[in-house]
Amino acid sequence: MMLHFTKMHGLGNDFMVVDLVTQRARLDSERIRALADRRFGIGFDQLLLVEPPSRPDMDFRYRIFNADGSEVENCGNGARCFARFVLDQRLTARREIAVQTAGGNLVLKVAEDGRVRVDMGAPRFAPGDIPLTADDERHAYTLDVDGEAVTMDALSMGNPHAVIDVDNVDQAPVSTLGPRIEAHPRFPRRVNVGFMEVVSRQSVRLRVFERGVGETLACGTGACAAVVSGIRRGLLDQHVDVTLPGGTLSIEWAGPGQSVIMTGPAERVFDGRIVI
Ligand SMILES: N[C@@H](CCC[C@H](N)C(=O)O)C(=O)O
Repeated sequence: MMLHFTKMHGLGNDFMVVDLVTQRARLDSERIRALADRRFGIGFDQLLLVEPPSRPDMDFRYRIFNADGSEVENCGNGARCFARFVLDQRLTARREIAVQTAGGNLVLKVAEDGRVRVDMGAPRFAPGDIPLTADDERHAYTLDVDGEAVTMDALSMGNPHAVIDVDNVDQAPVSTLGPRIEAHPRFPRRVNVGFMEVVSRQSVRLRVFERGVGETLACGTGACAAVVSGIRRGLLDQHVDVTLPGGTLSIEWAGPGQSVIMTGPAERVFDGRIVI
């Protein structure tokens, strides 16, 4: 069968977006891995599926799969692309869109200039919610990584994140430490690993080794997690610009129990169709 799709990106974190409101398809993890391949397939960091909601008070259901075929709970850059996609495809005329994800419900607002503002929900810190194996909740955990003691914060933005402070993000050990922490046994569902350089109280630089993908040019939930970690440790103010290799996101957080607000761009690259 022929499947229509759209290639999109948010700051270079790229997506294959498929409308399953007007089309039908079953994509298993083997098929997703093949489609994600940058040489033999279409190539993407995540696959986003747009589906009808299962609740009358929601506009859509939005499912997210990493390039390794694993289904995940949340994707910040994907949420912005999702919002642009459903408007561009005329699947809705609303500029404020309520969506169900595996990590909870989100509200997305598309501004006149095309930027998208997303209420990402409140971060969670309890080790069991991340999930992280730890006796109690802390701002700093020490992880034994092959005999090396690594200090990190950890929290959930619907999906799991570790945040490590570095002096210079350009020299951060993203490709060496990232995969070892991603698969560390203390994170039973694996983890996204962010390396954060604090530039000022309103500005950080960040690189993220994403679970199920590797280092990406940007990670929206990773940006939220880094800012939340910096704010709760007293390092950052309430509004922070996060500069990632692919560009800059604006993140706001008013403190525990409050939603994190992420604002940034979402770009359409091309439309295509593929026989599956
Ligand atoms: N790129 C995303 C995060 C995608 C999911 C992540 N790799 C995970 O496994 O949790 C973002 O922009 O947030």
